[in-house]
Amino acid sequence: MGFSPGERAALADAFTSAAEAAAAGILSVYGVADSRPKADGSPLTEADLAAHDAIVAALAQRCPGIAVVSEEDAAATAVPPGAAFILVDPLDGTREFLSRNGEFTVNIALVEAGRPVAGVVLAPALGCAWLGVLGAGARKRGPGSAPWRPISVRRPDPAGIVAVASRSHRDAATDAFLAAHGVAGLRAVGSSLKFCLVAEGEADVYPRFGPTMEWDTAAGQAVLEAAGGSVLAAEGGPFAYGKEGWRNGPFIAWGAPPAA
Ligand SMILES: Nc1ncnc2c1ncn2[C@@H]1O[C@H](COP(=O)(O)O)[C@@H](OP(=O)(O)O)[C@H]1O
Ligand SMILES: [Mg+2]
Repeated sequence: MGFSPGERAALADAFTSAAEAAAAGILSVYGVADSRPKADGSPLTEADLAAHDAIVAALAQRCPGIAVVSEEDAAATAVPPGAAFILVDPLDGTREFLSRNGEFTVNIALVEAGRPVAGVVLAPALGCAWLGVLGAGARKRGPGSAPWRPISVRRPDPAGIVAVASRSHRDAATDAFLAAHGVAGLRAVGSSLKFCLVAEGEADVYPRFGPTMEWDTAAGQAVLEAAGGSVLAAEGGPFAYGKEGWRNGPFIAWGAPPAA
């Protein structure tokens, strides 16, 4: 049995608090001049693990009894068959973190029956957060002190759609998709921020043919679908979660369908 809409919303609030705790630790390392990977105990690894620890501790307090699958310990976590679980990427956008362009995120999502139904994406360096609860809409906070406000996908401009794609992991299949869909503009962006840009109506589509893991996409998908968009497997059909090894196939994340 799934959670009620009210329970999902309460969990999303708990995810926001957990992500904020992680962000504080990440930013304390991000601000250090030599936060570059090193062979032994790199600051990046410390940021990842500190964020993971902060999230797991916060979730244990606020949402006990729900299995937590995090990038940092996915192999060690068992989810009871059919049970809802929480998917966590404590620091998505490793390369962007290293290059210090701000395009990295903390991601926490609730998965029920193979679908992300609530999620939070928080971008520590940008000072923004996005939250989505399926059936209850999506909202954004920030940058700075800008309060939570509703967001939704936009209708594409008939003159051509705007796409977002990975900054660090582009491939030929993505380029072929862009060429085939009359893309009028393309923005290269790191991490799950791409889902958020589509969700808030800054772009129309995010095609992804290269590899991702379930924790890279679950929270972004929850935000996007709560904002009126959809994520489909590239070959068609739903984009399912809880797969063996947590590895995703290719997908297309859409905003609103084009006007008929
Ligand atoms: N070869 C590969 N196998 C699995 N996942 C990959 C991958 N190359 C990139 N990714 C995933 O893509 C994410 C980055 O997305 P993007 O390219 O959109 O910024 C990475 O998240 P992390 O940065 O958390 O490792 C990583 O999980
Ligand atoms: Mg990731």
